[in-house]
Amino acid sequence: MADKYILAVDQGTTSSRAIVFDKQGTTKSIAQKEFRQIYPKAGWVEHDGARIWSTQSSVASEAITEAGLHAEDIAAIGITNQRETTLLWDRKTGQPVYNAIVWQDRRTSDFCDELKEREGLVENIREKTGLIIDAYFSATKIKWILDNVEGVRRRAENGELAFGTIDSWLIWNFTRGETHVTDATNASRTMLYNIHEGEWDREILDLLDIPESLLPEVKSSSEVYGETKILAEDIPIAGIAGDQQAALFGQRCITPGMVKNTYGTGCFMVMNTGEKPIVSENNLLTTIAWEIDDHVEYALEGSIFIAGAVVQWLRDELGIIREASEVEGLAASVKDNNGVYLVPAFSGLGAPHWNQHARGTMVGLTRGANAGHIARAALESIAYQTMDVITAMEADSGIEIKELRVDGGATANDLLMQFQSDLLQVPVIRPKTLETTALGAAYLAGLAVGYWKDHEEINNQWQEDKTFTPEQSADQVQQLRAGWNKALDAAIHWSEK
Ligand SMILES: Nc1ncnc2c1ncn2[C@@H]1O[C@H](COP(=O)(O)OP(=O)(O)O)[C@@H](O)[C@H]1O
Ligand SMILES: O=P(O)(O)OC[C@H](O)CO
Repeated sequence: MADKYILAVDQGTTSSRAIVFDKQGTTKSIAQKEFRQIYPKAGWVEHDGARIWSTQSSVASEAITEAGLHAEDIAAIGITNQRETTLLWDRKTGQPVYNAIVWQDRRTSDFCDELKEREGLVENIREKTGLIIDAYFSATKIKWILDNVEGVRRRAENGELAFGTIDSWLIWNFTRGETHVTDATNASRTMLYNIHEGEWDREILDLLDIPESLLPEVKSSSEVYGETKILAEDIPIAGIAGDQQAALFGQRCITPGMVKNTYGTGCFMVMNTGEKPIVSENNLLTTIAWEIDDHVEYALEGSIFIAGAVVQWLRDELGIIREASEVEGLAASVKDNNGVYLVPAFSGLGAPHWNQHARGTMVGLTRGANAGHIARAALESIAYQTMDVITAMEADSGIEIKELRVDGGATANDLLMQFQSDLLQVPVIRPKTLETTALGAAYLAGLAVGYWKDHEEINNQWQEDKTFTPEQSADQVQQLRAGWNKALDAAIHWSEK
């Protein structure tokens, strides 16, 4: 099998990507296609399910061709995906009954607020699923489709329809409708899955009036689920994980206490907590890191909604940079933030605050504040939000974080990485391979088919590119933190009546 390769399929929020890896975990080729974001109303975000599949299957072929390979050279496929995004389709025709409702979509927020009012429900849901009741997760999105799209509830009750997160949808299509599965990591993001029992939760399904017949079978994250009927006959599909869990695996954070933070549109920080699901007292999520060989490992997660997106805002709305990469130069044109703080609570605040009403705030402006200070404040806001999540993680886990492994588009920014290390007072380590999400999915698939022997073989493949170590003192950081906390208060209190 040494001359074969692993194909990772990485279905993200804004694009479908496919990457071919060799035995050393080196990237042989990458293909990527963006697709349309659909915003039918304020706060609603949808994707066209057919388009997700067509872009994903075409980049899969492209990546293989670009690597100079044939489909027969692929030993296995690993799938990783944007999580929570919800699709229902007809089991006979394979046609979606409605667009996919994307994880960012807030249409069920009011309903979630009503659920939160019910006696004991917040605790009950947290206890079983590890999650906070929120529109972010799949459960209320499924219910919305059942309740609002004509005829769908009847068809669902007749067993004609299937629900899936995007991993399920891709496998369904790769196997031409033969396989309806998901893995434990994706199931753990639906708010319907009991993460301790390892099964769909009857009581929550009843509460939300969701027929069980819709649901996929939940499998481990590393096993052969089926074989392709597309691309080529019979390539085993052998790994599935939600993208943040795949990144944790790709970053080799496989022992308790190891943490990775992915700096993309948002930031997703995940800490491996081993066999122990830690129930958060600080508004973090308890989630499944992976299930391998019937062995479940858990993680704590803090999701930050706006991270790299604040840089897009500087570019698209303020027009003070033309490209995201220019933000570093602009921020470096000033020596510090000059007292300016920006809290990018554009769509409320995620972890650890979970305040859907907070709004973006810029404070500390003086006559001398310029575009450089705003750029710096924007970058620093990413690091401050990360710091808040880490503080919550340390409190919940009782583990002091010793280093942070990072990946994602915004880690290209050295100034941001340095400031992050200053704030946390620990080393921030950027690996050579930044494609850690896809690599994690490739590892899960490769391990299942014996392409890689064991963890040890792949652990050795992780290599550091650069380590950022603290340059500011703890005292200096303390002052900065105090400023951030005041700015945060302003963002939270701004929307209060
Ligand atoms: N040099 C940079 N400095 C800061 N942010 C950046 C830089 N380059 C890209 N970004 C941000 O990173 C994000 C893209 O990263 P990526 O990992 O591709 O995100 P996603 O997977 O969420 O689409 C964008 O929000 C962009 O603004
Ligand atoms: O596709 P991404 O990288 O924006 O990730 C989305 C997350 O999985 C949402 O929970």
